[in-house]
Amino acid sequence: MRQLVWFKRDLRIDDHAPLYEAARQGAVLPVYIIEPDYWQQPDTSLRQWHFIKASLQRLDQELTKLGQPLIIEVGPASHVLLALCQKFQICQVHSHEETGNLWTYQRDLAVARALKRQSIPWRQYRQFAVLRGSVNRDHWQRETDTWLKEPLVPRPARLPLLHEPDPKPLPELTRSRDIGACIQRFDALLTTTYDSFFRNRHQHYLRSIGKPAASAEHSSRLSPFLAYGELSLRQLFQDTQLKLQHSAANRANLSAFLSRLRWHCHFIQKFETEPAIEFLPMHSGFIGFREDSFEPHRYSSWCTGHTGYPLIDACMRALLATGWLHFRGRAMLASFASYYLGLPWRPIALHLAKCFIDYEPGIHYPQIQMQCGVTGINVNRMYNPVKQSKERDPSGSYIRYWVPELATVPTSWIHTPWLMPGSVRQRFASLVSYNYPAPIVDPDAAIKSARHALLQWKEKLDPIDWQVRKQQVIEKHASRRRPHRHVTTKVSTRQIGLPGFEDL
Ligand SMILES: Cc1cc2nc3c(=O)[nH]c(=O)nc-3n(C[C@H](O)[C@H](O)[C@H](O)COP(=O)(O)OP(=O)(O)OC[C@H]3O[C@@H](n4cnc5c(N)ncnc54)[C@H](O)[C@@H]3O)c2cc1C
Repeated sequence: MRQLVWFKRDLRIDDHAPLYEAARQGAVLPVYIIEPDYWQQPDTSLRQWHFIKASLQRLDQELTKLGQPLIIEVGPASHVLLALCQKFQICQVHSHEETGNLWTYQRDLAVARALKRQSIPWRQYRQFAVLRGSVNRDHWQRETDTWLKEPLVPRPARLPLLHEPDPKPLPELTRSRDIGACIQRFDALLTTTYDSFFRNRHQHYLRSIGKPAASAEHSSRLSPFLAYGELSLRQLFQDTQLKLQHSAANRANLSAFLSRLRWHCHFIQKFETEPAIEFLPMHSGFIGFREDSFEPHRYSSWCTGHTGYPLIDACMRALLATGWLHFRGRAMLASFASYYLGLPWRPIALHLAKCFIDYEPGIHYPQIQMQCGVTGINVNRMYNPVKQSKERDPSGSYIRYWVPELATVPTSWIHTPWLMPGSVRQRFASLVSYNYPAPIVDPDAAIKSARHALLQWKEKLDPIDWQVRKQQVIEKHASRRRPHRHVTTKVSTRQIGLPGFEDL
C-alpha cells in the first residue's frame, strides 16, 4: 500500500504525523512541490524561497538517512500529485493542514477535487493548536493547550526506497518585481539558533524585547524555522516547558517566551476562522478606510526607509537587509504607515509580508490589522516615532548602524536631525555629505489629522451599527479564559471551510 507524503510548510521529519502515519501504512514517497505561480503572488518573495531551499536540502539529507530521498517536482500541485499517484500507484496522500493565503487555499481545493476524481483519499493532520471548522472561542484555550501537551510523534525508523530521484540542483526562480535578497543573516541553521537561544540568549529575553539591537540578539529568531515547519511548534513548546521546570533563575524569560508560542496559534486561529481578513478589515465598518488617501511618494519613502524619521528608517532598512525585525519594530512600521502617513492597511501588509523571511499569513494579517487600527476591538497604537526612538535606542547606535547618513550625527540630534541648529549642521556637513531627508510629515499635524480622519470615518456609520459589528469581531476572535455569557451562537467557518472530502 504505497503512500505519498506532501511536504508543505512542515519541512522536518520529527513530530510529523503525516510522515509517521504514512510509514505505518506502507512505502512512502515524500514529495515537495515548487509552484511557480505561488512565487508570483504579491505577498511572496525570493528571500523566502532561498530560506526554504536550504531547509529542503536539510530535509532531503534526513529523509535519505531514513532510506528514501525527497522527490522535488515543479508545477501546479494538483497536476504533479496526480501524475505521481498514477506513476507510483499511490493509495493515499498525507499532509499537514495549512492555514495559508487565498492562493494556497484555492490550490488545496483543486488538489482535493483532482484526488477525489481518482478516488485517492487525502488525509490532513493538525500542525498547530489551530482548529478547523466550527470554533467556540470559550473552549479554544483549553482544547489547544491539550493538543500542545500531547506526546510528540516519533520519526519513522526507516523508509524503504521507492524511487531514487536524479540528483539535480534546485531551480532558480525569478520574479519581475522582487524585494531583493537579504544581505545579512542572523543564522541559517536551526540547531545553532535553537541551542544558542536556550544556552544563554534567552536570559535577557524580556529585558531586550522592545529594543531593536538587543532583541535581535536575545529573541529566539526561530520564526522562519516555525513558519516553514523545520521546527515543530509543539516540540518547541514542550522543550520550553521542560526547561522552565528546571530553571528557577530564568522563569520570567521562559514564561514570556512560552506565552508567545501560544500567541502564535491564537493569531493563526483568527485567520483560520476568518480568512477574508487577507483582503478585508476585521471590523467591516473599516472597509474602504484610508483607501482614498494612498500617496505613492509616501508609500515608496516608507518602503525604502527614507521617511526622515531615523528609527523608522533604521527598522525598515534592517528588515530589507536581513529579512527579520523584532516585534516592536514591525508594530511601529505598520502603525507609522497608517497613522502618520495615512496609508491603507493592505499595501502595508503586502510590503512587509514580502520583506519577512518568516512570513506566516495566519500571524501576519491579524497583526497588521491590529497595528493599523482596523480590527475595531484593539486599542489604537499610535507609536510616536521620536519618543520610541529616544526610549528604545537612546544612544542612537542602531540608527547609526542602519542609516549611515546619520553615522556622525551627535547623540543629542540623532532622534530629530531636522532640529539640528544651523551651526551644528554646518560643522557636521563639512565632515560628511549629509543627504538624509527632512521628515516626510510633520509629526504633530500628522497625528492630529489621523485622529480626525478616524473620527470622521466612524461618524459615517450609525453608532449602534458600529457596536454590533464590533461585537461580531469579539465573538469571533477574542480569546476568553472564561465562557462568554452573552454568546449563544458558535462561530463557524474555516478558511472558507476546506470541505470534507465527501462534500466536494
Ligand atoms: C505587523 C506584524 C506582522 C507580523 N508578521 C509576522 C509573520 O509574518 N510571521 C511571524 O512569525 N511573526 C509575525 N509577527 C509576530 C512577531 O513579530 C514575530 O513572530 C517575531 O518578531 C519573530 O521573532 P522571534 O522568533 O525571535 O520571536 P520570539 O519572541 O522569540 O517568539 C517565538 C515565536 O513566538 C511567536 N510569536 C512571537 N511574538 C508573536 C506575536 N506577537 N504574535 C504571534 N506570534 C508571535 C512566533 O512564532 C515566534 O517565532 C508580526 C508582528 C507584527 C507586529
